[in-house]
Amino acid sequence: MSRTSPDSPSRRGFLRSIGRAAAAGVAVPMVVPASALGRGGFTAPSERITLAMIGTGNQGFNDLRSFLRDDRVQVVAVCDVNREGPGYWDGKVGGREPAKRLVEEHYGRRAGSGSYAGCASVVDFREILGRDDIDAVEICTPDHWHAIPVIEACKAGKDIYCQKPLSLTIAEGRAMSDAVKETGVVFQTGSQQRSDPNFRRACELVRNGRIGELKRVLVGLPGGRPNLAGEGGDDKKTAPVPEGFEYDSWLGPAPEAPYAPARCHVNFRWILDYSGGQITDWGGHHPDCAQWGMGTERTGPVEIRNVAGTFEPPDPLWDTATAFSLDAVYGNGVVMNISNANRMGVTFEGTEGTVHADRGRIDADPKSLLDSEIGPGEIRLYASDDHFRNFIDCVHSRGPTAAPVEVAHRSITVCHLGNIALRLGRDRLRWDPDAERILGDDEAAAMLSRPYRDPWKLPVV
Ligand SMILES: NC(=O)C1=CN([C@@H]2O[C@H](COP(=O)(O)OP(=O)(O)OC[C@H]3O[C@@H](n4cnc5c(N)ncnc54)[C@H](OP(=O)(O)O)[C@@H]3O)[C@@H](O)[C@H]2O)C=CC1
Ligand SMILES: O=C1CO[C@H](CO)[C@@H](O)[C@@H]1O
Repeated sequence: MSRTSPDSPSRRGFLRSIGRAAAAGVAVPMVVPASALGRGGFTAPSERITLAMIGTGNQGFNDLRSFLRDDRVQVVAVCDVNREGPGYWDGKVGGREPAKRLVEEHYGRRAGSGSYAGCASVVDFREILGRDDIDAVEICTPDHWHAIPVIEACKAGKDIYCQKPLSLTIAEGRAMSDAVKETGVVFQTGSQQRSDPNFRRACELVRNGRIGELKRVLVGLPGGRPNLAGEGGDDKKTAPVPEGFEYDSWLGPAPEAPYAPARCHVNFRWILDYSGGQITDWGGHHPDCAQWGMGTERTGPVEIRNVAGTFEPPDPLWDTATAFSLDAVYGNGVVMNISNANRMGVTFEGTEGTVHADRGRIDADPKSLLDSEIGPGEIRLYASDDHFRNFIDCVHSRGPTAAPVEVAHRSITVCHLGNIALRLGRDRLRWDPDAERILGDDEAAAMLSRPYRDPWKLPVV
């Protein structure tokens, strides 16, 4: 096979054929030959993974910097419905033009010339997906804008890094997971705690019985609806749409609604039309790690019970729960309690001890548990110490990532169920994790999906 450029059908076809083979259950080599990818540890520009960022707001900028640090990646396009403006996390400027500048300045510095012009900037993500010279995309849009681009990206054969929480509804998550499986693309969820050694260590201790029999898992999330956007970001009055902002495209599949600053940018999290509040915003992190330690990553609870919470204070726009507690009960009797009143992070309680993990921290009782070594023949969990590099490693190897789509779907399902119960004022919901159906409650079952605003539809692979 000849050495190829990033848009070469042979190189892309080679990577994809491995993916399709893996999806079909065919054994594939985990190492891509140097002839397909480059040599000698240095990735020639023509052989880098070409990547586009869709959604260049708060996290889009953070993630863009992470990909720019990886010499195996070439960022070739950015996409956002806003040209440029403030209000992304404490007043920071975001949008596609500053993102394009960030990319071009980075490559200009690296080239030594100080200037570079090779990053496209577009409004419509479909333009990115239609480009045959793009290998991978990150989808870093608000939660109501994850499912459609992910499934379209699958159809276009792009490898995908999609931010957490995976979905806005359980039906979306199921469709996304099926689309990834069907097309064989590589998928990483932006649940970077899966690449945090503290969480991995805590989960390995639990999985290997170091705390005895696991009884209860306490998941602590933040409460409230803080203004994350900075000055003016909590302004809920209807206002003219800022120049350069394609507001109708921002709404996309969500219901028609008048523009107000507090609706968009990072504060979309506090509006149920676009997100699920703290429960889902953090649902892709701590409840996900709880399922990792519990070994229930590809299934789910059989019941949501003892649901309590409040949507106070009433607000004309921000309508997500501000305080909450719910028990997710699993078939083996283990209970996962998710509450803003719990200690932030994940606490596993067993018959012989507890283990707690949070960002940058692990703790245990007794403390001696922390010295326990995992021996040969014991359970070792997927080891990644860098979530972004892990994604690119897997784009090369076509192997599974640290945070696969099905696993993300299953953890956010617990949070979606909790939100459904809270919104309907139900004390309990019965759930069939195999059929993914709510049992005996038609009103709750109707909330497994939501209608889309015309002309948007959940794509079919
Ligand atoms: N893993 C982690 O630790 C974190 C993950 N996240 C996740 O990242 C995602 C984005 O959150 P965040 O960056 O905070 O939010 P932002 O609102 O700051 O960023 C989202 C960006 O997507 C843009 N956008 C909206 N619709 C489209 C579209 N159809 N096509 C292209 N761009 C679009 C927004 O436009 P506009 O400019 O109009 O707002 C905005 O610039 C969320 O799902 C969030 O949960 C966020 C923080 C941390
Ligand atoms: O990790 C995180 C930090 O806080 C953000 C705002 O609530 C979350 O969106 C994010 O997932």
